[in-house]
Amino acid sequence: MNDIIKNSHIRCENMKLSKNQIISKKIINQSELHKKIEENKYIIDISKKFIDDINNYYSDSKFFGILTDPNGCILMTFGEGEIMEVAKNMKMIPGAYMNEDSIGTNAMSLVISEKKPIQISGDDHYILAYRKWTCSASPIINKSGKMLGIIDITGYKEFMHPHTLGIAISIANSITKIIEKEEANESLALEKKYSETIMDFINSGILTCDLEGNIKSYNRYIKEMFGFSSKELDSFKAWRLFKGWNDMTSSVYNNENYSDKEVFVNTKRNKLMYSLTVYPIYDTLGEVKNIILIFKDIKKIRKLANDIMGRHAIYTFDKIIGKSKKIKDVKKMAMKISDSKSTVLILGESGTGKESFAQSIHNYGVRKNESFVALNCAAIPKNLIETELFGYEEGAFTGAKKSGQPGKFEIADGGTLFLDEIGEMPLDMQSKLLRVIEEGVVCRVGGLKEMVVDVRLIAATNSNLEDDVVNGKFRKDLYYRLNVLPLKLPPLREIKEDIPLFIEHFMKKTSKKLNKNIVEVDFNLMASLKNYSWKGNVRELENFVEHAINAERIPIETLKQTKENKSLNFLNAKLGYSLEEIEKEYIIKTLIEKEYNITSVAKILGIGRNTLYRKMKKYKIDTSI
Ligand SMILES: Nc1ncnc2c1ncn2[C@@H]1O[C@H](COP(=O)(O)OP(=O)(O)OP(=O)(O)O)[C@@H](O)[C@H]1O
Repeated sequence: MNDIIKNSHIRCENMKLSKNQIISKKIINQSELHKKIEENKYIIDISKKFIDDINNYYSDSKFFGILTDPNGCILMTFGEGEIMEVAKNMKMIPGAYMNEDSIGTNAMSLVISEKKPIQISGDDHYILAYRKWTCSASPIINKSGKMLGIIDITGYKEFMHPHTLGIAISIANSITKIIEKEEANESLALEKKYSETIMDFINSGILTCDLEGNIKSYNRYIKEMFGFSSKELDSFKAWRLFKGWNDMTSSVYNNENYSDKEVFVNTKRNKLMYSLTVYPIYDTLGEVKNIILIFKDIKKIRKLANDIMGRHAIYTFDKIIGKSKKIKDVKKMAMKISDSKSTVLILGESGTGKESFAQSIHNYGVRKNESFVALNCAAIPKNLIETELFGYEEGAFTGAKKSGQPGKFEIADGGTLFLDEIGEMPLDMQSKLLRVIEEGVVCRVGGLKEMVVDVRLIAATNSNLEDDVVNGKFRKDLYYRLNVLPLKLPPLREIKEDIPLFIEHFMKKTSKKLNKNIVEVDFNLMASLKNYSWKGNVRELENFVEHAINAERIPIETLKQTKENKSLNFLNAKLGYSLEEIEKEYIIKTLIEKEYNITSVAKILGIGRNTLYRKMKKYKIDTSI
């Protein structure tokens, strides 16, 4: 008898355990057993798989098997014939504890104390009833060293053989391996679930497939984007989903970067443009095994680009000043039509707030979270208007960008396009614009594909379009199309009562901006300001206030003096010049002096930027110098 067994016997004696005991001192009732079996279901199920493997060993009734929990509680017995009856009579049944305290020294109790495989026979057992047995038991231990249970093989001592312990060990090890494998599978499944969840929350369509186009997986966004059900997608090849599969795969084969390419995707309902980026996944031999396709919504990308680079719609109706009936009426009307799909035409002199109203309309309507794109038709050369509006396809003309370029209509898709100085649009462009308004599709210059766009158009002008129609400068049909919802902004001279309000507002705004004091305006001064003819309307008044704040006083006399000085200068000019020539020269002189800074030149000249652009255009002053 070795020391391990001897020590166990001593412990049993110290506990005053009777050697005549036959059954375990601790047998739990049915409901407790039920709970225990539930708790250990996992290991019981795995162990059952091995019972068949050792079938030959116990089928001759010389041996039976036991699975216990880590505390020695029998969870399951397995075996056949007479020996099982004997075991049952000795209450070696599920629910009975085989630990030292309950039944004295046995292989299972020693596995609990020694945490290693043990074989004992005959007299090694403490209680006399067990001395007819030979028991071989092995712990089931997981990767992190935790004991999950014990496998025991018990038989009559005459048949004791070292191999029996080997069998118990190999069953325990196999169970451990299966547990490890299942744990690994479980953590893989968990990781898969994690990545699927993350993928589903990403606002881009992600699809994986092989180079034959067999789809392996896709996220929720792909389904939404393409409008197909899982069943439909599962039956498709990836190449059916977008145009340009061959180009894409050849880039992948040639190890070329394929990112942010614009592709037409075939959704269930129509063709839409998306941005596609492809990442290859290599196998261990370095061959491309699968590819990940990431589709991004171009509208969103463009909106982001426009938000960063373009003009923002910052104005809202609450920032539109004016309590006069005219302003109130036009504001009310503008609010009313902000959700309408029809085109708005804003009419008004320079500086009356046409763009401020256009932005407010955008921000008041359902499109407020989409792009607001502005294009000043007077500010760009005629030959560029088309590409600015409709974009161009790769190779459309010499100097065209390789990837092509989207036009304002595409950029504004879902949002609002503000066409300022619409009266300056060339006639041929007017017909193209009319077509887009009527059909809702655009085609890039040099391209064949028509794209559906959903753009709310707001046009503005300070010229008299009706006259332009009569003079053949503006298409009648386009005029009627644009004039569905006209908004007429009053010039400042018609809303004189609002002048004190404007002055107060701009004083506050500018003093804050320049970190300077507000300049007080007394009653007489206010009367003069109200009666002054503000040719540049609100903009001129705003600039005037800025001037006052900088000068720390109202430069009312300057207004008059400047006029005189100006006339004096012009009077001193050499005779023989027409007024237009003088105007042209003066604009050029100011442009040169202000290094072509349009904003400051317009400010000096007391006109709006658009008016300046128009005059520059009229006098053919080239801004590219
Ligand atoms: N009702 C208003 N309330 C507050 N600010 C206004 C109002 N009207 C115009 N403004 C201000 O006047 C300036 C000119 O306005 P905006 O650019 O909208 O005019 P516009 O009619 O589009 O001018 P242009 O025809 O020269 O392009 C802006 O700084 C704007 O903030």
